[in-house]
Amino acid sequence: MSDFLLSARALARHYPVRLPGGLLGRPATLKAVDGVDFDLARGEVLGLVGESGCGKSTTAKLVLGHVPPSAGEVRFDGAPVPTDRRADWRRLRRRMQMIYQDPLGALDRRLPIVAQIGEPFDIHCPEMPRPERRDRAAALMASVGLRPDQAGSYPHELSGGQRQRVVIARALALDPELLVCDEPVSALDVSIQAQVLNLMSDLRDRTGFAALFISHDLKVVRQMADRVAVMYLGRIVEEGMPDQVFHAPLHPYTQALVSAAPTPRRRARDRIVLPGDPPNPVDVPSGCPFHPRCPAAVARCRSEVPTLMRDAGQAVACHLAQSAGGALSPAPRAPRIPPKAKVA
Ligand SMILES: Nc1ncnc2c1ncn2[C@@H]1O[C@H](COP(=O)(O)OP(=O)(O)OP(=O)(O)O)[C@@H](O)[C@H]1O
Repeated sequence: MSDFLLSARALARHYPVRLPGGLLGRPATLKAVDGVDFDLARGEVLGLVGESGCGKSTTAKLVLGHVPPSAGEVRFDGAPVPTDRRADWRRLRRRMQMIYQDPLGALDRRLPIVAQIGEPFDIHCPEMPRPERRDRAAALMASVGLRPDQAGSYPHELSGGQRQRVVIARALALDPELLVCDEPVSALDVSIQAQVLNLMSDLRDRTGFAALFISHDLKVVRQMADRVAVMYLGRIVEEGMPDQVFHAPLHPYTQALVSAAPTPRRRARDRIVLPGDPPNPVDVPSGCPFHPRCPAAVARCRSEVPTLMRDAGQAVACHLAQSAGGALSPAPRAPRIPPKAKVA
């Protein structure tokens, strides 16, 4: 058994694109993910935050083997994640499941929900007797708070929150060790978001799954994550416990991100407005990718790429934070964190 359930090392995904210019366009490379390292312990939830286009969903696809890396690798329980649909990929599918933002898109409109919740048993456990599959699907429905009389309902007959409960029940059918959740509540009303997040916390306490939890909403990540990684232009620029990252961010980008998230104590005039254009993954700046927008950049930031360095569990990729922190050391490994206590 490997130390970590999931590890990414120097993970990159580049796409060839064509920019306007010439008859067929000018060839260029879009660096969606560009050298990501992280580890996820069993039962741990790692929150991945960052603004739109920073590479969160591409990281999720790489973790699941939906797209092959351009460089680096993802390991699940010590073995590389296969990217072709061989038998070992199928075995892995039982152990890692995905929850997407759009439950309607993830469900089959023509099938009653109980059949969709029981589908993983049909695919992966064909030897299981039919009555047992039915009973297990009914138990899963109950575990996510769906009523027995809703078993025959079709996705369009349910609310958004109920549909996401169906998706969660189906994802948990085979008792996966890892859930990859890409904006799982961002399509829901705020009041329903809280219910679904509480449900996910309860289920996690009961079943002990680990999760890569992606959201642009810091509040949501704060509720779910044991550890938080902040992405900017395809890289992780800061990582630490939620209290560290949200209350004492070290990276100037995290400081701006946190300042923009409303809280009762944070005033609008405390918001840090970043100068410059939003980042472009086709044209990644030299040195620190954040330097053109960084209010504190110095000459070194323009020429030297900062590596992620760690101090007391908090890691940061910033020359300025590192020289101020002094004791920071290279950060190849994440700390082991016991599963989070139940959310009230
Ligand atoms: N198949 C693809 N071909 C070309 N570019 C792609 C492809 N998939 C993603 N990208 C680009 O890669 C970058 C990262 O995209 P990604 O979807 O990972 O970002 P994200 O952080 O999840 O954003 P959002 O929060 O808006 O979903 C974006 O600039 C996107 O346009």
